[in-house]
Amino acid sequence: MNPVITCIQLDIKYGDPTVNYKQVEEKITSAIKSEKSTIIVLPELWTTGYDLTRLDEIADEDGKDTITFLSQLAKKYNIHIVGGSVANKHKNGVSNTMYIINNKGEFITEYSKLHLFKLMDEHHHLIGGTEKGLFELDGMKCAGFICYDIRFPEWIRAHTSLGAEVLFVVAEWPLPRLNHWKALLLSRAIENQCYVVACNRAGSDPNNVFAGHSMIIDPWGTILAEANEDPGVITAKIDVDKVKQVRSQIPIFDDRLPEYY
Ligand SMILES: NC(=O)CCC(=O)C(=O)O
Repeated sequence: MNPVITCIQLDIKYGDPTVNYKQVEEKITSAIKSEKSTIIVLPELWTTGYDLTRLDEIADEDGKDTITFLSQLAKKYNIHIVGGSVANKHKNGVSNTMYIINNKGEFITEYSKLHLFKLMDEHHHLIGGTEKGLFELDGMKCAGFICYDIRFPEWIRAHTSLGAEVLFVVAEWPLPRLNHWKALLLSRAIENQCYVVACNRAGSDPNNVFAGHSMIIDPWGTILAEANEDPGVITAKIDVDKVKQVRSQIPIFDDRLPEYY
């Protein structure tokens, strides 16, 4: 069955997990009815936004509340959830962590943002991850990335050279760099001949106006769905066989010459 993927482009309430849990539950419930989604994707730091100076108070202890919350929704609606990311407080500090939950409500894996974004002060408040973000959903080889990560093509290639076919990107990407967002996502899809599912946030916080423009792009670089700057959802049905087709039409993975790079 071809997955139907919905990105929820949320206007995150700054520093207020209670409000954000409530609005995510409402948005998922309504997307299930209107979009018939099988996979839901949320944006970056959706419980707190970039309220980094209050993380001690509002970060989620080992992601426990987030995992419980997403598991219940995943099971109730029989959906996989690529759970954006949340501020995850653990014994070594706070990470910007994505949780993947399957449609039985089971925790699959987590990925913590590798590249911290200094322009938004992440390096003062967060610690970077160390592990790759590979996982499988319904037999599809997937990988998770968080916002600034998309500026590092070598990090993305480290996943696609291990077989990733669908890249999930979750973000809080500001409006002044909207042209970078679109060009980088299209480039990552075309150069890796894979699906890119990118969920950004909408709205603003005390320091930034965000770009929206969540996008779902196929392995040929065709945009299947794109949001505008407002809160909302986008949905597309994907066919993972298209990855193999494009990779056999222009076989860049066979033609690479890493000994020269
Ligand atoms: N939240 C982020 O990582 C933002 C990255 C960003 O804005 C960029 O230009 O890169």
